[in-house]
Amino acid sequence: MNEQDTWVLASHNPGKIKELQAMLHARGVTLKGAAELALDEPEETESTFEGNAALKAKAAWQATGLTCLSDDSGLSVDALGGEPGIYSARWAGEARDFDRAMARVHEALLASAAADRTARFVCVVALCRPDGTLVHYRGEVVGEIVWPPRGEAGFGYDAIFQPHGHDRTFAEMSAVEKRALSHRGRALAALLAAEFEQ
Ligand SMILES: O=c1nc[nH]c2c1ncn2[C@H]1C[C@H](O)[C@@H](COP(=O)(O)OP(=O)(O)OP(=O)(O)O)O1
Ligand SMILES: [Mg+2]
Repeated sequence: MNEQDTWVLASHNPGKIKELQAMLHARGVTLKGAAELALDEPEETESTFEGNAALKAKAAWQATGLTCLSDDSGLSVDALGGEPGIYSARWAGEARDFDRAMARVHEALLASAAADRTARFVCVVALCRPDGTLVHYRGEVVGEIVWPPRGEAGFGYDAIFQPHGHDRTFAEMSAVEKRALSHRGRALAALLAAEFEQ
């Protein structure tokens, strides 16, 4: 990788784009977001993070023929049987209202009467190369759901997720701290280590 490298990031989520661009900047890779390239947002019809990550990277590759990175991620709560999981964005509705989505997680936990607050963030990044070959890597971080939400940083469900071994939520951490612990940081580190370091 060198400074000439530009990849398409097949995502319409500004929070992800910011985090992934920060992680790849040091490697000399510039990302162009899907909105910047006026790419459509494909329907996420698969039933796994891997399937949806592959679908998004392939769709962007079909439209551009360039190296395309995608990220499919979500919050999986043990006491909710893994929900919202691949439906994490959809729980926030068309308006992408994560205050509502976080309250929904809290209410579902109350309704379940479970004491267990264990949850994990999962991220699968997929990379589709100009020749159409595709690889994907997964990262996870385990923690617990807290209520009420705490912190203003980050995006999505960050304010109710506290990683194990820490006393602050992702939304109370700096971008650098979150990146060192997060599902996304881990998935991208795995991709870079396997594909670009010998
Ligand atoms: O670090 C995170 N901190 C908080 N919440 C997070 C995180 N990572 C994923 N999440 C939640 C919110 C997001 O909306 C959903 C992913 O859903 P997902 O379909 O992969 O992404 P998306 O629809 O927002 O954007 P796109 O598909 O265009 O990449 O999971
Ligand atoms: Mg999505």
